[in-house]
Amino acid sequence: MRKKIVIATRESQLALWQANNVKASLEALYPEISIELLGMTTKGDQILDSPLSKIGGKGLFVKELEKALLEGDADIAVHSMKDVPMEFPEGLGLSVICEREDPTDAFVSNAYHSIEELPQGSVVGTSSLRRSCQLQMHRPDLVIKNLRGNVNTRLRKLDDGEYDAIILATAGLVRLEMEDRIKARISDTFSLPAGGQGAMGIECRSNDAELIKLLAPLQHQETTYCVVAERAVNKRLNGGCQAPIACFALLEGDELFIRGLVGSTDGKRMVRGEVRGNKADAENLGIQLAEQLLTDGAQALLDEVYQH
Ligand SMILES: NCc1[nH]cc(CCC(=O)O)c1CC(=O)O
Repeated sequence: MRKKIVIATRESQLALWQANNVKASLEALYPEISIELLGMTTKGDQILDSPLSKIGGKGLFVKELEKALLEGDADIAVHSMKDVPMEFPEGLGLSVICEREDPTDAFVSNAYHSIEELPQGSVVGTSSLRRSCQLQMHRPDLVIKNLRGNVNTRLRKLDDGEYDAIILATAGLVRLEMEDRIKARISDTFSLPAGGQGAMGIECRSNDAELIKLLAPLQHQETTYCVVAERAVNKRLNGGCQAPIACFALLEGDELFIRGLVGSTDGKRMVRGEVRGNKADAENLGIQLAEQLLTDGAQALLDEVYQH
């Protein structure tokens, strides 16, 4: 029987919250096992002056953590599912997906209560192509300004007056007990979330059967159906951070309802789609939605993005 589980984690406040959340769950389940954190810095944490879409390369926030797993310095890595690439390195895999927090995007501002209230030409901070595309589709007058850094850095930049408002994931603010900064949770019909947003996942070595068994109780089945479908959409679209892509699944009884969109970076064009089907077909439904989007014009939009 193992005595210790080491969790590799980034050192942002949100990553530490998530790692500590998993640590607490494991400690409650297995009081005889000692759970330790191994903090590390990733490329995504270091390069803060350019938007993720320009840095390129998938898995900016996870590669260093995966190295620690492969070299045996750590046993598990806790990730925001939104940041986890579709493919895992040989020998590693996702063992569980945990219960999802509110998946919406949050409107954060010191002066305004909603996007609708923003005066013409207001400056909104986000580096997410998905968020800016949908924002500009509804409000072409808004000026989008890049905003990177961890949650606290982003909030400080807002408070410093660089932006009239910023958009962040609701989940991050809720987890860090900064819900009071949220002026409005943006409806999914206005801003469709990113695949995996609000859900945490745990990665470990695929051959560590004992550990995989220990982690199983942390799995949240409803969230897993949804996130599996969303990841299938992303995988089939083969989109990295360079294209505005959103997809979001809801479980209604046994029926999975998945919506997706691919846009142009300026928000002037957008292809939307949705599919419904049995949750047991989650992955296939995701693929089906992606293919529908591609046929309806997403392929052309993605080709444009990746030519530049
Ligand atoms: N891209 C960074 C990132 N990855 C996960 C979250 C938020 C928490 C989550 O979605 O689980 C964030 C910050 C944000 O989008 O505001």
